[in-house]
Amino acid sequence: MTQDGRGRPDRSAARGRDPQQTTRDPKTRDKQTDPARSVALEVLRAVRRDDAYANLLLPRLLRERSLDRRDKALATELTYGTARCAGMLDEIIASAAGRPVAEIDGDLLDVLRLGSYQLLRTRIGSHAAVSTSVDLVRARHGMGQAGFVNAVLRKVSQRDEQLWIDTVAPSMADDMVGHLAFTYAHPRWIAEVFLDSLGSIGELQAALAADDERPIVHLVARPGQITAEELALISGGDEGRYSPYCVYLPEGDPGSLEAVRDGFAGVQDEGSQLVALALPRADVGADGGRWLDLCAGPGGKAALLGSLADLDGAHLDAVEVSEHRAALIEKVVDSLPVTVHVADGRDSGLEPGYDRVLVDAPCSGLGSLRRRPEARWRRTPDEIPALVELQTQLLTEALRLVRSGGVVVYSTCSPHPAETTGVIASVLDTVDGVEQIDARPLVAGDAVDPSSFGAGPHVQLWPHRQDTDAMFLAVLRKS
Ligand SMILES: C[S@@+](CC[C@H](N)C(=O)[O-])C[C@H]1O[C@@H](n2cnc3c(N)ncnc32)[C@H](O)[C@@H]1O
Repeated sequence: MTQDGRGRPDRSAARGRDPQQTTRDPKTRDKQTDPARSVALEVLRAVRRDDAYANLLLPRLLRERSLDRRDKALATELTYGTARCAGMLDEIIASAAGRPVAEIDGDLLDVLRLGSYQLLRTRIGSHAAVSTSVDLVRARHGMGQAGFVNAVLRKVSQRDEQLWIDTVAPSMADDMVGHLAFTYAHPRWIAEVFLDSLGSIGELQAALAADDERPIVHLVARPGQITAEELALISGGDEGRYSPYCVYLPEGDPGSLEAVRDGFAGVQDEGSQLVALALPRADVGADGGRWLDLCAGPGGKAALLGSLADLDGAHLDAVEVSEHRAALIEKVVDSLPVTVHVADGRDSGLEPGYDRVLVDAPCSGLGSLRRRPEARWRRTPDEIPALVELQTQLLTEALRLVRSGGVVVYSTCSPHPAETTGVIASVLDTVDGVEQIDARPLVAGDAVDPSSFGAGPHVQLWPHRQDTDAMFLAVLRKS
């Protein structure tokens, strides 16, 4: 995506169809609601009311409704864009409405968010953004509520995004982190976590800006089934920079690709591929072929590792505590040398002696906020201590299960220092006979210079550096 004059993303892709330009019969106009906006509103409502996941619900609705290609694109941009910056929009809406959003009816707030997003972050004309929002309310809630939405959105439309930032956000001089968090639509505590991990305000700005964008889809070409070159040709994508199995898919629905439907390829962020690849790349001496994925659901890394195990004559045990997620693993490892176990990884009952163990730990997910539009507004800092305790227990158990000379790869899709370097430091402190080895060459492979991944020994990926999710990985060897 290109950048506007202030270095923020130009969401021209969201320009979509301007309903003012369509030729609708004025007599039926009130009764019609725009299909793209109706779907977007339905998803936003389910996200707020039922804790739905936008990236699961929207594709389902798009499949069910017969929207044309342009409406699908518009619904997608409006849904994900609005969900991503909902907290920031709320502060602007509260200012325009002259009351906290908690005092606004939730159904109206959804429409106000959708309308404000169009006004502030797309090039949809103000008249269209306001009138389609009013239509959505009038159809369901009557004239009075429509009048309220009309008045608030007209106020929102009186300033552009930058002017609202100047009005509502803390100033850069008083509170740099608060200012950047608002500007790039992140809760302040998450901006603070990123700053703790990155160490500089300049990089924080770049990280938040990259995280405020919709990422392109990354595909994984399953080894032994299709090559990245073939997958790139079939899909019209480009081969990845770091993973030999990655293909970037700038546009199009991955679900429509035959290779994905047949299981030769899957959707997987390149950062996740690199984590999985570090496991077989680590030196363990003679590999007895016993590999373990201790937190395997829904199976993205298990599928990649299973394909590699198949080529290497190895076998993967995949442990997952949730039955539902274990069933998802079964689907993607079909016909691979993988055994799925529904068990708590802290007490799986599996025999020790593994050559390689992956602990892709349950975590806050702060590193994949780009791909989960509403997640940043749902997470809270008080979830972190319990996660850290679980992560520490799982890693300690992995070190019990690995054989002498074997390796454990610990990873999170979070850059939170407590969940990453904090867990590693505490385990190195409490478990004897463990050394941390340099993860950088294991991630770099032959593709790039390992020193491009920082000072080591762990690797912290970032959207603004590698254009991957912010995955963390550390590699431990048992002596
Ligand atoms: C970050 S996800 C793993 C993602 C997976 N490796 C992939 O690539 O698809 C963490 C998984 O650990 C599971 N989990 C949580 N607590 C667990 C436990 N005590 N033992 C085993 N798995 C657990 C969660 O249900 C979740 O599926």
